[in-house]
Amino acid sequence: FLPDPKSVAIVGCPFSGGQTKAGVDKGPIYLVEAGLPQQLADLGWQVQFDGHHQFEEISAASDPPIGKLKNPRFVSKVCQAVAQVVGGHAKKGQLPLTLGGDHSLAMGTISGTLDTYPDACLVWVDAHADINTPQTTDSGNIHGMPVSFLLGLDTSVPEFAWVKPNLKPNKLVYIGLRDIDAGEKKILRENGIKAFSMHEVDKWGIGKVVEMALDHVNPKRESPIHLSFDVDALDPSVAPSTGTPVRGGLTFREGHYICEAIYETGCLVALDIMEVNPSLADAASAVQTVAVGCSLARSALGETLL
Ligand SMILES: N[C@@H](CSCCS(N)(=O)=O)C(=O)O
Ligand SMILES: [Mn+2]
Ligand SMILES: [Mn+2]
Ligand SMILES: [Mn+2]
Repeated sequence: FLPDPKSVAIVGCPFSGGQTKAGVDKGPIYLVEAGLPQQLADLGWQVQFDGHHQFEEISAASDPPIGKLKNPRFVSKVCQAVAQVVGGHAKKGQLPLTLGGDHSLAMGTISGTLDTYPDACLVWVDAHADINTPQTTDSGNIHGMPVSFLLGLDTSVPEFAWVKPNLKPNKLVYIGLRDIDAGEKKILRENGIKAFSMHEVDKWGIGKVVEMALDHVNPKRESPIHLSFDVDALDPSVAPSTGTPVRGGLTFREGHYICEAIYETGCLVALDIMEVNPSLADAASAVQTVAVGCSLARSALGETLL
């Protein structure tokens, strides 16, 4: 799907409004500082990085909660801007690599991808389903909700009316789930959404899980793939510096295998590396988590072990 020479546009999104822990907005800055642009150039990609996006703040005073939703206007505005940026790069035949920032940004990135590639499928790698609606959420943190908006499950909040319900349940598949709210489990069942939890990873092994996941959403490997990778899908021993760590996650290799296997399909058109929060742990843990984020991106963009 991507014309030669392969070109990647790094979309740095220092944004934390989808959740309440400070520091995740520093994720993109640390990932770029760790040398990711040059690492991708060394893989043979043309790399465009025009600096991190400066999102104009909407003050808390002018962005009171809507129901339980926190920072709704700020999140909506930022995601709308991200959709335009990601869609713009995709339309130019570039691969948008969005660096978060919290996972609410995926409302923007995937909107941008689906605008450009209506037939795209979505591989969501995460400990969480991020599919709460304004009615089912407990936390009100919108980073736990992007998928519900992309599916159009709830249209009650006018601020998010811009999100077109272009994601179809049969084009979405999860890998790595292990911390799903009751309301989300009901939504997954009712919508027949395919999910490979850590139970399936243990049962089948990551190779078979990725094959089954792609067979479900992309059986002939003919659809473009958007990979949205939340680093908390990895075990906290591998990626400790993230906002919602959950025990029993993917190993370093399982996470990288997913990226390598998706690159091998030749279908990848967009990638998100989300929820790196360098401020949450000690310096060594932050460095480790940032390095894993860079490494995952390299694997998804063609780095191989041999
Ligand atoms: N399900 C919980 C946690 S959601 C965690 C969001 S993320 N993007 O996976 O870190 C909620 O809705 O707040
Ligand atoms: Mn997530
Ligand atoms: Mn998560
Ligand atoms: Mn998280």
